[in-house]
Amino acid sequence: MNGGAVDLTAASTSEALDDIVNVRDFEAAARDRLNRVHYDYFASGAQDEVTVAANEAAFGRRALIPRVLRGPGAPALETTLLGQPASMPVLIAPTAFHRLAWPEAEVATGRAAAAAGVIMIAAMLSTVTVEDIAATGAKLWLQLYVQPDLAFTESLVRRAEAAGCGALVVTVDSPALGRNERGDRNDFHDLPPGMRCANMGGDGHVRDVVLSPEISWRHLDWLRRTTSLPILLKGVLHDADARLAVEHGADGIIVSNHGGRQLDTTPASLDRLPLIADAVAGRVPLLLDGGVRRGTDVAKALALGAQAVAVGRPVLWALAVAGEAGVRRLLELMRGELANAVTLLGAGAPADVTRDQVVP
Ligand SMILES: Cc1cc2nc3c(=O)[nH]c(=O)nc-3n(C[C@H](O)[C@H](O)[C@H](O)COP(=O)(O)O)c2cc1C
Ligand SMILES: CCCCCCC(=O)C(=O)O
Repeated sequence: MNGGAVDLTAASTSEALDDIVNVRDFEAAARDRLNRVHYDYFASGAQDEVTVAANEAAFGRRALIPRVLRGPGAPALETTLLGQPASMPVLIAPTAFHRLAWPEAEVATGRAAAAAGVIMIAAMLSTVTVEDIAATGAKLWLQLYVQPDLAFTESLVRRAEAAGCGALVVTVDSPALGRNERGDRNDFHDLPPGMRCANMGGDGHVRDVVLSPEISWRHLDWLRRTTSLPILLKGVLHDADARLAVEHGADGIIVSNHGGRQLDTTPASLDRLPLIADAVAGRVPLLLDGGVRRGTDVAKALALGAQAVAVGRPVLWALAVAGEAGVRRLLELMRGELANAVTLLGAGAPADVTRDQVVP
């Protein structure tokens, strides 16, 4: 196992933010500030990282066509997802181990989400308990890897309910862990001393988490009977699975390939979105993650059938650069970019951008 503390001595956090105007700047600054092993954990994907590259490239391969002279006025970015209001259709994707990026970890992320009015999907493998993240006042959903020990899984569900989480996000693309070769080279397979998977009980070792190939639709049926919280399935790429998700009572679907960290050479999430949107036909909300770096990316995803997107690595870069202030700045940059894109597209709201405005 490798690891060390985040280097906070290079510059004050406000100085660190001075030169940052987009997500790329955050990534470059985070790369400078993070321990290299931890940077690799955040940045890496499975094997040849073909899917990591594909996710961003898919946005680059699509062009936007503006409509003109519609006079829609200033764009309204607010949205409602599963009955819950959010200030924009951009969520924080669940990512594990925020303490590797910043000492206040998921509490800093939660405070930034609360300030920005965006929904944060906390990872089951957070380094702060779901109760402590909820105490930040963030609009919170909890991501779950269903553990074969259903009594344990149910206890987490009850904790999420008691903490006021608005939904459960069940990750379904992980019947095993993807083969991460940067992690193998760095011998990074558990958290450094002093950090733990805070929701997991015991010592909170990563090795005690089970990613089970036996998890099936029966487990979703069980979860559906166990809680009245909305349930989203995260990691759906096949249109047949999207239909099954709806039949089994899922309240939402996140089209995702886990940021290219599970099965390498899957298509970009964006490339699967139109097919899945057609299969679901508006019966449940669709979200998308993977490679969203710009306001124009958000606009493309919404035009192709998503109600909202989630961002993973950009939040980790911003957290590593300046903690809560960094994530606040990131969310404000994305909000500004989205507002600008929607206006230039001739729309009054992100949802008003239409499919014909996105072309190869
Ligand atoms: C460092 C890291 C840790 C992640 N941890 C989780 C996790 O614990 N649970 C999960 O469902 N997805 C996890 N993901 C996947 C994200 O939720 C999301 O699908 C992905 O990051 C989106 O792609 P992007 O990073 O290009 O925005 C993780 C991603 C990264 C980069
Ligand atoms: C054995 C569980 C490790 C999961 C790590 C968290 C995750 O999903 C990731 O992409 O990293």
